[in-house]
Amino acid sequence: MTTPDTARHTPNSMDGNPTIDERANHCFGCGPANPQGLHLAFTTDTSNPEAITATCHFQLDRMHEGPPGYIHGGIVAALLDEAMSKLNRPLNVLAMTRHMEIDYLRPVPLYQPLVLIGRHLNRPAKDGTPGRKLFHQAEIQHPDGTVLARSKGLFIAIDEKLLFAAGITPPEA
Ligand SMILES: CCCCCCCCCCCCCC(=O)SCCNC(=O)CCNC(=O)[C@H](O)C(C)(C)COP(=O)(O)OP(=O)(O)OC[C@H]1O[C@@H](n2cnc3c(N)ncnc32)[C@H](O)[C@@H]1OP(=O)(O)O
Repeated sequence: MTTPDTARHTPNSMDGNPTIDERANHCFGCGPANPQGLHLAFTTDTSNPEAITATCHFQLDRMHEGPPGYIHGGIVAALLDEAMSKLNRPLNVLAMTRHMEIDYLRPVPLYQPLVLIGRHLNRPAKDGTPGRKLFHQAEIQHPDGTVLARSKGLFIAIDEKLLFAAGITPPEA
């Protein structure tokens, strides 16, 4: 006999009604409380609402090695996904990655300061209101500006009902 898996997949310490920010504390990409995480810290620039950006300066070591001396391709994807996802909050939306594509243009080196930049592209309106699809892009750059990897992503705004079903309290507006 099989039993449905109805667990919330969260540790007991998250019992209660954690906000999305409390949950995000353990995010592999940016959560300060995740000892194995990447601890990425972004600065967002919203001065041009049509072209919001999120920028992070980072450097990784052998923990994240793929090809000798270079960052693992899955970690490159995680970096790009994280940079794109950081554009959602400044746009006042909680959203999840639905689709992303990556160009691995050059191997991405370990032990070197690199730049990760996410850029909001557009959010097509539906029936005169902002739609639930958000299109972003991201790049990993060498400090001299050479683009090492590039992504495009589709994010879908999450309905608050889904958040409540997952036991998450949305942030205050
Ligand atoms: C519940 C959990 C709560 C978590 C809170 C999150 C907070 C933030 C956390 C931070 C996270 C950081 C980031 C992370 O790492 S998030 C982690 C990785 N992502 C996920 O785990 C998401 C898993 N996916 C889902 O849960 C669902 O698919 C969601 C909820 C996203 C949408 O499911 P839903 O059933 O609602 O929609 P849909 O799947 O029918 O598709 C939606 C639309 O997209 C169109 N489409 C599809 N492909 C393409 C394409 N290639 N080009 C153009 N369009 C494309 C498609 O035709 C459709 O359009 P339309 O027919 O409606 O017009």
